[in-house]
Amino acid sequence: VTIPDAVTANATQTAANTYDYVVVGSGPGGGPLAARLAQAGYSVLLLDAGEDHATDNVVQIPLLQTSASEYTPITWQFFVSHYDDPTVAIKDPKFTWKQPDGSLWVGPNPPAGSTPLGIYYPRASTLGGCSEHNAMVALYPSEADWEIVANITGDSSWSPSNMRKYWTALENNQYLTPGTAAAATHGFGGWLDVTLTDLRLVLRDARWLSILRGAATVMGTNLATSVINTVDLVASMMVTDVNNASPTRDNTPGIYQVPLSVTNATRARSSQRMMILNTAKKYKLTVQLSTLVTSVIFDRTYSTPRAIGVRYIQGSHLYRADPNSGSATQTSSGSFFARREVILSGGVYNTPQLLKLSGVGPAAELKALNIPVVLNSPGVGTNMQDRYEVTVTGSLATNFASYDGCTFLQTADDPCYDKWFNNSTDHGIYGTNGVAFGIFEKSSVAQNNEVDLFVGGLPANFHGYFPGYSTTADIHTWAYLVLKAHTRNNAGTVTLRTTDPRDMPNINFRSFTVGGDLDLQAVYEGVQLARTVFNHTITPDGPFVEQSPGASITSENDVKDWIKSSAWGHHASCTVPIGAASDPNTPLDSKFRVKGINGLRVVDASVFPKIPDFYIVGAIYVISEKAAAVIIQDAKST
Ligand SMILES: Cc1cc2nc3c(=O)[nH]c(=O)nc-3n(C[C@H](O)[C@H](O)[C@H](O)COP(=O)(O)OP(=O)(O)OC[C@H]3O[C@@H](n4cnc5c(N)ncnc54)[C@H](O)[C@@H]3O)c2cc1C
Repeated sequence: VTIPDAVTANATQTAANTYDYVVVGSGPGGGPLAARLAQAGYSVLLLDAGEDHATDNVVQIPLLQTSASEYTPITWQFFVSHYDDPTVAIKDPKFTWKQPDGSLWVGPNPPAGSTPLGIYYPRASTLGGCSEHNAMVALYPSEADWEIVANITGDSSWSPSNMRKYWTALENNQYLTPGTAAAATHGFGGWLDVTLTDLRLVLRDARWLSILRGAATVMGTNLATSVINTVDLVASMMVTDVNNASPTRDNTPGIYQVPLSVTNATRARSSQRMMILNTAKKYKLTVQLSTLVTSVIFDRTYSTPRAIGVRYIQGSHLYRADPNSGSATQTSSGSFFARREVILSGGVYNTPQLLKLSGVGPAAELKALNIPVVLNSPGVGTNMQDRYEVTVTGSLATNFASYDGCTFLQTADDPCYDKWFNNSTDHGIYGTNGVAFGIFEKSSVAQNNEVDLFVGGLPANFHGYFPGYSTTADIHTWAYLVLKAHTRNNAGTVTLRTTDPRDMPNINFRSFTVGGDLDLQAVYEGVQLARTVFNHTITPDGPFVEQSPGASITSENDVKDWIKSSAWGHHASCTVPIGAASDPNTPLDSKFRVKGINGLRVVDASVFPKIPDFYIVGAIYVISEKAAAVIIQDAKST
């Protein structure tokens, strides 16, 4: 058929380019969903702009997670704004400029002729999406996160008691014993391996152990004995399972071990990727990579437009956030069609961009760029949210023993790599992301009596994201990451810069615009907590010397100014939110359907009305499973 649509004229449908479902994006939102639809017997085409690099060492080795996020075969480099006012924005030491010769400059006083880019925000474009470069922290969201959606939409299938089953289905827990009470709501047969940091690493490193003891002292954790010489005693300072289903879990401060999406047997990164590949071997799942979807095709002969396919261009690294895009070549272009539905899972920036390029978004913005309006949906690209994060760092005179001998793959004979790869009972430091424990705490401005601060420690010199940040790691510095969860700001937007689908959109968080003073207060309290913990840490080398914020930043005002100018986030979300059926400002209904369009859903970090939990990917995995269940149920009833 020829599609009567001005936007997408001349698209021709054939049996060969038609599937039951077309899913755009193989990240945590789209990947599990595509596999589940295929497992249910439908033919599914899963498209992703990236290539597959998951077997590359830098992607597989958990400790190299920061390098993974700057690994050019898979990275998309976005530059975002935190503030509208450029004089405020450039106070951030991470603010990045493009120099006249094309190279990047990070920080103040750029050379004359430099143009401002903004704050670096890495994404992964690859089979698996950001699952393949993220820090692998795998948390189950708080109950209130689901209640919010249930209350807004009136859809009780979002109730916490119903949502947990999706986690049980996807999890392959590797730190609890099946059949025990503690394991009751966990899954042991799912596709996501979830384990903990090997506590032998903490036990063997006097500095790391002293840090945990400092945290335990401040948090009042029971210290069984003054001599900690077994893994069990190390474990006794922490709650083992932060993903437990206790009704008081979301209100209970403490020190918790941090679950990681890592496979215990190999201590390698785990994600939905293996399920996608295994499903493609057995079911009607076609995975096509290096394919950038440029618009959705609509059949507008119905009174309600119907999404029936997508247009694409093919070639590696075509999107201009890709550092290799300058030499990228488009090899072909075309269209794919969906008998049933098109599902967009391109992530928080790309899904609203794709909707707008397809004519679904705020009418005024589309008209200004001469994009024919298929549906005026003013909420597309609004409501963007993120965390606020800063680190309090301190250095010692000597290195953490955990890193002894490690060359971080910079030499052919890296002993830490050798141990990770060859030692099946003790994979060493490369088998963790470095985050063995985290403090969960309630700030004075926490809502609903829920914990809202995470103060997680790792042996690294980490100050947030800027080009080259992953190469600045040193091995005698400890970073306490202070992360504010349940943030209030929803003033962020994703707007089109051009109509070229290869271009990045404008991304502006407008940090601290809504509820800013309250969130700032919470982050301030997190910084003070991290400092208190450092002050109670007695290492073999004496006290840590604070590097950041630094000895000169002490008054509440100064600390708050420092937070405002340097805080970052890495869980951007909520740009195509779910809302009540009657709410014109929320593009999606509770079944992930684009309101006002048939055959089109969104399933990724964009869909949340409010940013969930402390770390977001667990929530995205859960909604991917939920969406699959909802779509299969709908398909069976039609
Ligand atoms: C450095 C970093 C570390 C992180 N660490 C953690 C962590 O430890 N724990 C946690 O919970 N969260 C973490 N996150 C966040 C988390 O990984 C992401 O929020 C999550 O992966 C988002 O999932 P998604 O499905 O929405 O999109 P993505 O993971 O971004 O996947 C989208 C996919 O869609 C593809 N795509 C986009 N547009 C198109 C198009 N037009 N055509 C074809 N394909 C397209 C992309 O190539 C990509 O593969 C981290 C994020 C970053 C940046």
